[in-house]
Amino acid sequence: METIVAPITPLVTSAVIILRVSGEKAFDCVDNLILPGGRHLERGNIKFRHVYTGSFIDSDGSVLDEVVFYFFKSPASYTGENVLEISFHGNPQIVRKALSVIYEKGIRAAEPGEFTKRAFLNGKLDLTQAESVASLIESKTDKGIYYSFRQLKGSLSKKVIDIKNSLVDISSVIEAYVDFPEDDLSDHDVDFVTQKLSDVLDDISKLIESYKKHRYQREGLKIVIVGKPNVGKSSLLNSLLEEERAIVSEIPGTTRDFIEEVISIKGIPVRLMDTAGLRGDGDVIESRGIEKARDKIEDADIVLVVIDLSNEIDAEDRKILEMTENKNRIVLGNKDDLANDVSGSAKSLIELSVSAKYRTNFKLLEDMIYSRVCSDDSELYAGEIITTERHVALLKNLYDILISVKDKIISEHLDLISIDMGMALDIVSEFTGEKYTEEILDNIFEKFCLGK
Ligand SMILES: Nc1nc2c(c(=O)[nH]1)N(C=O)[C@@H](CNc1ccc(C(=O)N[C@@H](CCC(=O)O)C(=O)O)cc1)CN2
Ligand SMILES: Nc1nc2c(ncn2[C@@H]2O[C@H](COP(=O)(O)OP(=O)(O)OP(=O)(O)O)[C@@H](O)[C@H]2O)c(=O)[nH]1
Ligand SMILES: [Mg+2]
Repeated sequence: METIVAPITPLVTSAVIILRVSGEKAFDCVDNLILPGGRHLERGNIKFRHVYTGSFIDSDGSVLDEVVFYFFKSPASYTGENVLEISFHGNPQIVRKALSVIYEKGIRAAEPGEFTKRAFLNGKLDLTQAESVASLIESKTDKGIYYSFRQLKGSLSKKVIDIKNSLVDISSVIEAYVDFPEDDLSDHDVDFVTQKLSDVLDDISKLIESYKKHRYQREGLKIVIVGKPNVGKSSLLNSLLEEERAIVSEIPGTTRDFIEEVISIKGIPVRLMDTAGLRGDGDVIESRGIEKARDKIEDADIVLVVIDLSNEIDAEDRKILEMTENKNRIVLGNKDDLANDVSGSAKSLIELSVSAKYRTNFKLLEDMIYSRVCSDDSELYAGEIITTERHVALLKNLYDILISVKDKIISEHLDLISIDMGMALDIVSEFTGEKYTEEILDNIFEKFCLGK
């Protein structure tokens, strides 16, 4: 395999920029690395995992930079190959020159994800572990980081291997009969296979479910604020944002369009959207606004329905409550500081009273939002979670095949079951990367950043 090089830090003005060289020719770079006092480091004398300081020499023999560098010897490195990392002063121009010196040695620029791809190809990481490296970097929440890190340590691979072992157990029972087509499955074997299948199907559906449940950790939450004009939607956005972002006024109809800002609620990134006040009077322009708002409501993870406590709940409020009935919503009574005694039936609809103006009960509001998406978290926390589209697709595929196996057990189509089980085992191998195609690898690693 060719030797590759890339910055493993951003190539921008910064404190330091680090280059990583991986492959057989990595140590050829010692020619350009001079130790303090002008001593040359001999290839044969390299101390691995030892931090050196010295100078990086340009092609014309002049000193390009003072650097820190260290070597890893194959296979004890990130990629499993010989690796050299050189840490430069953080001037991109210096590092670009250094790169061109390194290219002259027949070392080429790495593609995005190529180091981790090599770690996979060299058996340092399986495919789920390699994929977790990308999710670890991209995770936006503490829990996201926790799960990605667990996956990097092989937790998901272990789970998949458990599933594989169950499938192998099922297969061996089936295969024993396939050679004797005149025999029927014994009751005992039918029970065994059916039970095992149910257990595996249960595990798989939990994994698929975990992908949906934890979507907010990967992508953040979408929250949309709706309500009649003038109830304090924009004030609520501003107060949650702790910034005067949206224009607030006592004139109903102040907000004319959608305003979106990102906030953090207990470590979860939230895309919070303010909308124009919804009016139910059938006006053409307003009803177009309602159509648009309906889309936003449909798209949201949580809808905050704002009701003005300084006024009685009216037909317009009720219409908005109706529109959001089937959504994961929180009905907020705003302007608690001006609250009249709201009549009984209306009061029962309101889940939390706040004052956007004085930020009262905001802590409770954040808790309520959080618990709407994290309610059954404790149960999942112990299990594995799925974080990539690829894994969900494989699991759904696996699920469908195993369901059809279950049906075929009843009708005893053993030869067909045997084919299905072969397919099921192939899917499992794709998971960990025991079986892979260039296309699968390209799909995974092209999404990585350069240097990873
Ligand atoms: N400078 C630097 N920092 C980094 C990385 C890196 O490659 N370079 N990493 C990369 O993204 C992460 C650390 N991951 C690493 C994983 C394995 C090995 C490694 O050398 N593994 C060998 C030896 C294990 C041992 O004996 O300690 C191995 O697995 O055989 C190095 C880094 C985060 N920080
Ligand atoms: N006393 C009090 N006034 C509030 C509170 N929240 C908002 N207001 C006032 O209510 C008026 C309307 O607030 P906005 O935030 O502009 O209301 P809105 O729902 O965005 O209105 P539109 O954009 O017109 O739909 C402003 O005068 C705010 O100062 C509150 O909690 N208490
Ligand atoms: Mg507004």
